[in-house]
Amino acid sequence: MTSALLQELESKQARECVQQLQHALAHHNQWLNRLYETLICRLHHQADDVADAPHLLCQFGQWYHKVEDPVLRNHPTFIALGRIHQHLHHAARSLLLESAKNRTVSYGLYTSFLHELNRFRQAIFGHYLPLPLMRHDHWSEEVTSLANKLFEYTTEGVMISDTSGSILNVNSAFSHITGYSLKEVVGRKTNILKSDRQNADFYRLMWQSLRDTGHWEGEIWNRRKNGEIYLEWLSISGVRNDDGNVTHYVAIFSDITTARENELHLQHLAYYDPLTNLPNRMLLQDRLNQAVVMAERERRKLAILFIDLDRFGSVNEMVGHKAGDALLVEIAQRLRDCVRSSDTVARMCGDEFIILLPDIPDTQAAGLVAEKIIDALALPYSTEKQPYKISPSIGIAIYPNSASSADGLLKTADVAMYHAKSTGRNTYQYYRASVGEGATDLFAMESSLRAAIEKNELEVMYQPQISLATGKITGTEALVRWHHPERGLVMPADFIPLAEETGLIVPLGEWVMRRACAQNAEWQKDGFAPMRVAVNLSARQLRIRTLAEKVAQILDETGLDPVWLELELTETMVMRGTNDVIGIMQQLKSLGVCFSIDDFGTGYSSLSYLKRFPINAIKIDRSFVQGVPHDFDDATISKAIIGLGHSLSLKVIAEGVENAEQLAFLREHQCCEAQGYYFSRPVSADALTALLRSNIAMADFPGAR
Ligand SMILES: Nc1nc2c(ncn2[C@@H]2O[C@H](COP(=O)(O)O[C@H]3[C@@H](O)[C@H](n4cnc5c(=O)[nH]c(N)nc54)O[C@@H]3COP(=O)(O)O)[C@@H](O)[C@H]2O)c(=O)[nH]1
Repeated sequence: MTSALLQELESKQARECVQQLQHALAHHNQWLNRLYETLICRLHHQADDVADAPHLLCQFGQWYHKVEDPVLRNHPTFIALGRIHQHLHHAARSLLLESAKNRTVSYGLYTSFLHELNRFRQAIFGHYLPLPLMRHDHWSEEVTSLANKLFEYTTEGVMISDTSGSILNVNSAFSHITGYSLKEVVGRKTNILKSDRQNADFYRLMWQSLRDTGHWEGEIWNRRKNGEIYLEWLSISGVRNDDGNVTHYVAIFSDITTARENELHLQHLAYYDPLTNLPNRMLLQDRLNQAVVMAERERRKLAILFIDLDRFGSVNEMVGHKAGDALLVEIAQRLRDCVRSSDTVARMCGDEFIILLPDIPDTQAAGLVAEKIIDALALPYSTEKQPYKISPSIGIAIYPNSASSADGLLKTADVAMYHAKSTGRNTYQYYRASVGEGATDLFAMESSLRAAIEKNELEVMYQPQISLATGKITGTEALVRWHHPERGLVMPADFIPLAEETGLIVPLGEWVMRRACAQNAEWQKDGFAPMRVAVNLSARQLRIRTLAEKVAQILDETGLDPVWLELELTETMVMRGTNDVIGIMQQLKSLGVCFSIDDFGTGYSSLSYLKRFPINAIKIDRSFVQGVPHDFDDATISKAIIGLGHSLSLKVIAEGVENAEQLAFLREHQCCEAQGYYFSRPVSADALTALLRSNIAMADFPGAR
């Protein structure tokens, strides 16, 4: 797919996203309004009097906490309401505390409570007039009744005790939180709520603060009547008499257990990968920073192992994402098992993991861990229904040899990992300065491959396939080449694996198919006898659900009849085919295109799949053809493949035919078609046109003379 098309698609998706979001927000605005109206109806009758404030607060609090929808909870109006409610709540709390302490409330505290109450009413009812301040000579009495109501209606537990610690009074929120009724606690000591979570020092400091300042505030773990431990935010204030002596203590508390659990959960999410439960990038960064400081201080070595699973994308697509996730969880556990508990195994993203060994005796120790990992990951997996191999490419960076900072270590380990990939995967590499150059090369290669289609640097070559019965060209295989501006001609073996790894194979494969179909249609238009063009399909392409649609589109655009397109798959791709893959192959088959199996005999041979799948040709692998007629095994295998093809009514094509002896053997054993340097190397479209025009026959091919 061209990048312009990609951009257009992306911006279309972005536009659709925005529209969906707008729709969702409009929907939520309506919902918020409805919710809000319900609240107003409920609160209406208790909003015209200061004395109703405790009810108002209580009702609003209940409504507010019941709303669960995350979009709504994050709505600015909703958040603003919560904030205003919080202000009023604080003002009410101060009023309650003051009244409990002094049996009266200062006029200033009362006015600030009224101010918050009016702000709150304004926010909810909008048009309401503020409640007027009571006259100075009346407010004291009113406020006492208000404080009493607050005591009863507040959602915070209130407990009043004397100086000996005997409980005198509690409110209903106290009973709700602790499970004890008023009757059950009056006369009993406050330590009825005590848990064993705090030590003696904690209580000593609490009492010291109460004696010195008359106040203590903080978190404390207490115990409910049913024995359950809970966390509360507690404020205790001493109540003094006219002589300044403390006569009572007022404790106001709220249960913050759930809030703390949520906080811890959020913290966990911020620092741990939810799938594998391994530390994530953020926590690793933090631990790595600390480890570097320690290593520097104590003059010791540390190692970073950058692990990337080889071709995990393909495995994931093969087994499906659910099984892929289960596999990652198993891999994470194996990585953990390979190291000590003082080491950190982190998941960076997808199939990338990092191991931090904060203290290693020598550089080799990191290599030993890498070897252990390679062995551990190679063992069979419990999720494994079909055979697949998990292997890692591991890059190792050592402090202080490779880099002296956390960032530097991560970068150099990454570079070494790329080096491990480029040296064949399933291996590890230490970072060396020279490694950097090789990996940079790979990065450069990837970005120039991305641009290669756009820049018209790719070319499709065609290798003829010859009927051994007629000696004429009956088909051709499309093989891509890359004319790199600096490197010259790059062969597929040097860039197809990279394209597979990066996913570039998808647009690249489509491009090849479009060119090959267009060229084949052109040959037919020019009057040449119709022939098939075989296009190699990568494993990744075969897992794209819309592949059949794409192929149909290409055939439609190029005007090629589907019967003249052959898709070449490898044996392994078909053998590992999931139900999805079978479905995709059936869809392609129903379009009228045909399949051939490349490298037949080299994979996980199982004859049943030849019957299960819509296949009409098998290709004898070059490695067998090379040995015939002299190598007994190769000859036996080649004959067996030809025989199998005949008995299953499949066409057999021999690939890699390089000499007359091989050809004679294949003809003798009735192989249908052949392809190889003996006839022609892959050639340009123009060169193949010339061969077709000459109506070349077997004996006339240059190699045959
Ligand atoms: N997914 C895609 N894969 C592709 C595409 N184009 C190529 N490929 C894959 O790369 C493999 C190597 O291709 P190439 O270097 O072009 O090699 C082909 C022939 O040149 C070579 N061949 C043919 N005859 C002979 C011979 O007589 N001797 C000899 N030593 N080599 C010979 O074989 C390759 C064709 O093999 P096959 O595909 O197995 O029929 C190639 O195998 C593809 O997998 C692409 O567009 N997409």
